[in-house]
Order: sequence, then structure tokens, then C-alpha cells
Amino acid sequence: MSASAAVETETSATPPVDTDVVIETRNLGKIYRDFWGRKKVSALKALDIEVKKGEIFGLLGPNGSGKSTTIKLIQGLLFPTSGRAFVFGKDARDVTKNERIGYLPEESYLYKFLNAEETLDFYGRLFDMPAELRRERSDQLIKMVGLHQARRRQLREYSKGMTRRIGLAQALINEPDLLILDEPTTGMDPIGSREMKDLIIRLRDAGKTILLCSHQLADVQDVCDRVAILHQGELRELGRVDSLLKVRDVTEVHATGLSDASKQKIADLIRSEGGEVVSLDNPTTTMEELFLDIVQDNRPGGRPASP
Ligand SMILES: Nc1ncnc2c1ncn2[C@@H]1O[C@H](COP(=O)(O)OP(=O)(O)OP(=O)(O)O)[C@@H](O)[C@H]1O
Repeated sequence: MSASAAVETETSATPPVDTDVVIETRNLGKIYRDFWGRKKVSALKALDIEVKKGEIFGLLGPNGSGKSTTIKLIQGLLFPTSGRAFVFGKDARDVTKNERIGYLPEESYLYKFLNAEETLDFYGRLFDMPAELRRERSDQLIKMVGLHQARRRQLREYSKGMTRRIGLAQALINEPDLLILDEPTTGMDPIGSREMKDLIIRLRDAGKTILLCSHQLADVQDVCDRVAILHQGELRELGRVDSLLKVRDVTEVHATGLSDASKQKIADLIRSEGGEVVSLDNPTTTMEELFLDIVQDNRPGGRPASP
């Protein structure tokens, strides 16, 4: 091994000292090989990210950009070809860290012939939770995800949105500190999707750290504090959502009750100050807001309970 390779390995092997860092990847890379050990796909290249305690961190990228590979490496389900991943200061391959992680995979993996209560009881047993605690926790989680009316129905009768909700409840059964959510709003209608997003924000506010993978860019924009954008296995952008999306050098003013004459005066003032009026118009709402305004009050059942 060369001197520089030895230094690189040593640096990447030292666990992080900052206890506010929940996930850290250093030079993390993965090459998938074929049956004969030949390089097939370089799925992830030298990823360096830190996910801080109490934040919602979004992992974005087109199909095949390396998101699932990253999630699997972080959970220790795959071994890296280069670099390291740490979770709660432990190497990602250390299975003891998984007790503090809740995972909602993209595909449903739940037993279709169990109902919601039985499902949560089953997962509670896997964590060695006593019967009384399992009952209490299942009850609380079923209410939280808004499935109380369907708690005794078998999961094979559930819609896609209901399946995502029970999946989230399952991911929370062990009261994890870190939640990894892969496409949490897949198959949900706009109301369900808004409720899921509100729930994710409330979980963050309750102190949980959340790593969220999604193709729904509007969802990511609504809930994430920071995002990493991957493309062809490489990190292309990393930063706070608000600052990445800020359009520099454009000033936005919202006002009500202005007459046409007042608007004209404002436009003149902008010009006299050397500015250019890009638009002076009524803002549009989003299709999501419009849809929710129309249907929200008419939907059966209440909103899900708080975490
Ligand atoms: N087990 C595997 N063997 C070989 N190549 C793989 C394997 N798993 C993933 N890949 C390849 O690695 C690359 C990254 O895949 P990955 O599943 O991590 O992407 P992704 O961003 O999660 O995609 P998607 O949005 O479609 O879920 C792709 O080119 C994929 O074909």
C-alpha cells in the first residue's frame, strides 16, 4: 500500500467526534461486479455527506443515480468498495446501530394477511418489546398515521397510501432516533401526501433525524432542510433547500388592497430607483393548495394524531 493510500484509509477509519452528526460518509464508493469479479457498474463515487441530528436530509437523483446504493451502504446491507460510512459514530457495518434506525423501504415487504395491529405487534416482538408496551405503542402509532378505522383490516385490502402509512408506523415501532424513508409519499393522493409530509415534519420537531429519498421534488422542497443531489453516482449539489432555491437579485413584495394607480406608482418608483419591473401581478397558488382547499373539508375521518 502506498503512503497516501495508508493515510487515506486511516483518516476514513477514524469515527466522527461530533455527536451532532448522525450519518457521515467519507469518500464512500461502490462498484458492483459481475459473477467473475469484473467491474460492472460504478454506482457511487467518493460520496462525502454529513446528516446532522434533528434535520430532514433529502437524497435526490434520477433513476440509477445511486440513492438506493447509498441507503444500503448506510444501513450496512452492502459493503463499500472504497471509503466508510458511520451512523451514530459507529461503522455502518456494526449491526447494533440498527436498533436506533427505522426504515421505510420503497417496496412493501409487509405480510398481507396480517392486519395493522398484528403487523405492529409482530415487529414489536422482533425488538423484544414486552406485550403491554407493544399494545400501547401500536395503538399510538395506528392513531398517529390515521389508520384507526382500518386497524383490523388485512393489509391485502389496503390502498397504496394506507400501505405507506402502516409502513411508516412499522418503521417507528422501536422509537428510532434516525428514520430512513424511501419514497414515503408513493401512491398517495394529495391529501395523504400532505398528511405524510406534516407527519415527517412533526417527527423532526420531536427530535428525530430523517433521511428521505424521493422523486417527488415538490415533497422534498416542502419538508427537507438540506439536500444532496446525485447524478451518475456523483454528488452534484449539497446545501440548504432555501438557499439553493433562492433566486438572487430579485425582490418579492406581497401586498393587498392596492389600486391600479398605486401599482403604477410602485412600478414608477422601481424604475426611478434604477430597478426593472419583472412582473407586478397577482400571484398564483399551487395546484396542491387549490386541490386541498376544495376537498379538505369534505373528507371523511379526521386528520392523523400527533406523534
Ligand atoms: N445489485 C446490483 N448489481 C449490479 N448493478 C447494480 C446493482 N444494484 C444497483 N446497480 C446499478 O447501480 C446504479 C445505481 O443504482 P441505485 O439502485 O443505487 O440507483 P437509484 O438512484 O436508487 O435508482 P432508482 O431511483 O431507480 O431507485 C444503477 O446503474 C444500477 O443499475
